[in-house]
This record gives sequence, C-alpha cells and structure tokens, in this order.
Amino acid sequence: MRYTYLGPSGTFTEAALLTVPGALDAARVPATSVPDALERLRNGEADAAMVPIENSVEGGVTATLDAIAAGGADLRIIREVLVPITFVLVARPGVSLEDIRTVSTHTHAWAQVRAWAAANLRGVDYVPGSSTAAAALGLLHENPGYQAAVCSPTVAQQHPDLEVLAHNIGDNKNAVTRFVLVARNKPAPAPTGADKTTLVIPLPQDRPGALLDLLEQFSTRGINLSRIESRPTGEFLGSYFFSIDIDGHLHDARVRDALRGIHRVSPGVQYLGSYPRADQRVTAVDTLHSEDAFDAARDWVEALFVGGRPEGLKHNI
Ligand SMILES: O=C(O)C(=O)C[C@]1(C(=O)O)C=C[C@@H](O)C=C1
Repeated sequence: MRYTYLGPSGTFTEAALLTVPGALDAARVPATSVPDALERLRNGEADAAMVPIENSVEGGVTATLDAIAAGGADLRIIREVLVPITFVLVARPGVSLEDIRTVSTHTHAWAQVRAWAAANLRGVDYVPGSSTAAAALGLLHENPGYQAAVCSPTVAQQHPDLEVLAHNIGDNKNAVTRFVLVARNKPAPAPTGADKTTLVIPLPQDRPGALLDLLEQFSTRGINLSRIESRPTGEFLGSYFFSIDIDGHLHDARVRDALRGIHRVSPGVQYLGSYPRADQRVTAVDTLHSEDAFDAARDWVEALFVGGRPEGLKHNI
C-alpha cells in the first residue's frame, strides 16, 4: 500500500496514519493540503489517503467534507481513527513569550488555542499555516514571516532547533480529532456490529419538508445519526448538501432499506463507505429493526403473490 496524508511529517494526520497496521513500513507521501491528498489518491499516486474530518471542539473540517463530496463516486472511507490532541507553542531558541508578535499554525489548531492565546499572547497576529507541522518547520527557514508556531509535542521532540515555550496550551484538554482513511474502488470492510456509514446527500430544492423527508428515512428504520452537517454546494446561493454519519453498515438490512428511501428522496445521494467505529461501540438494534424483522417482512410480501410473481414485476425489496 502507498499512503498519502496531510503533511509534512509531524502532523496529527501522520500520527493517525501511523496507527494503521503496516503503515509504518509502507510508502508514505506527504500532501500539502487535503485536496492535494485526495488528488494524489484519484490520480493513482497513492492507494489510500488519511485526512482529518472532525474535531471535538471545532466541528467538521470543511476542507475535507467539501473535497470528499466533490471527490467522485468511487471514493470510499475504509477506516476511522481518533487522535487525542495536545498542543505546544514553539519558537527558535532565544525567543521568549514576550517577544512574540506573530504565530502560525493550521486554522483548526488556532481555533483550539484561541483562549490561551488571548490570555498569553496579547495582540498577536495569526498567520494561517497549511498544517501544524508545516508552521513549526517553517521556523527553521530564514524569515518565515512569523516568530512562533502551535504544533504537536512530537514535532518539537523531533527538532532540537525548536524550543517549547508553553506546553499543553489547548483550551479544551480533552480535544480529539477524527481522521478517515479514504481509498478508491474498495469494497466495504466486513461488518463488526460497531460500524458507521458516511453519506453525502444533496438537499432537494424548493420542496417544503425535504429535510424532514430525508431524516424520516433513518428514524423509521431505527438508525441513529452520529454527525450531520450542511455545506453549500457552491453552485448557487441556497444550494446545500448534508454530510451525514449513521450508525450501521451497508450489510445491515435497515441501512440498505434506508438508502433506498434516501435515493427516492434525493437521487444524487453519494455513499462514501461503511467502516468499523474507532471506539468499537456496538450499535444497539431493537427487534423492530433487526435483520430477522426485515427478512420476515420481505418474505411475507413475496408470499402474497399466489403462484409466484407476475411476469415483468420488478424485484424491488
Ligand atoms: O495540522 C495538523 O497537524 C493536522 O493534522 C490537521 C488538524 C486539523 O485539520 O484539524 C488535525 C488535528 C488538529 O485538530 C489540528 C489540525
């Protein structure tokens, strides 16, 4: 396997990738952005891409949600990884906290240290970085355009030319970022009973109750949503899609049944894959929505056709 990820080496995304069995010894190509990582996947330079998708403090990583939604029908999420997030502030040796006027890091990281920075780096200017590690490594170049960076403790350990000025500066000490491993043309990993399925669903235009129609497809099949976010499609003002995670696997009868319902309401729905939950929390399914209940319902309807199905009647159960 050849992997790509939001780099350079030292990002939280690389830490997520290194939890994948075999990734440590595999080819790993750092990408400069999430769209760059997905492009390397699409053009065949890599077999799988690790990208951040959701943070417990800042919410969805919009760059990833948009890039995956636009990524084409054959992209599939095959694994999710949760990484606890801890930040440090680094600078070149000799720079003190009082000297700092400009700081760089990834926008999601900056959002997670905002209160600390307001209290400890008053009046500081923020310079957006393509990742935490890119911001930290930039300090090793001549004139990076900023004096300090917010990054993971790992980057600081790997580079003795960086000095840690403050440890554990995240505003929320329990922050966790969720990453997904995306591949092309891959069948879903086998169901485990503790699975998620990710969907991208365009909201039908100008129809009262369209969102309710979509959500009902899940609720009537006893399916829990673990994430729902709306994003503009970019086509015109008011045109949105929903990025949704549900508890369950494509192999579950209730999920397949819900997908059929969703397709009727929104034919542009995209299936982005079913994969094991990182927290391994088993999905509770009541008897009403069990495999047996769906099988029994299908068999009962089939049996209503005395003498078999009439010719030409399509199988749609
Ligand atoms: O910049 C990095 O190190 C990343 O891996 C990106 C990223 C993100 O996109 O949220 C990942 C985890 C942290 O929440 C901050 C930044």
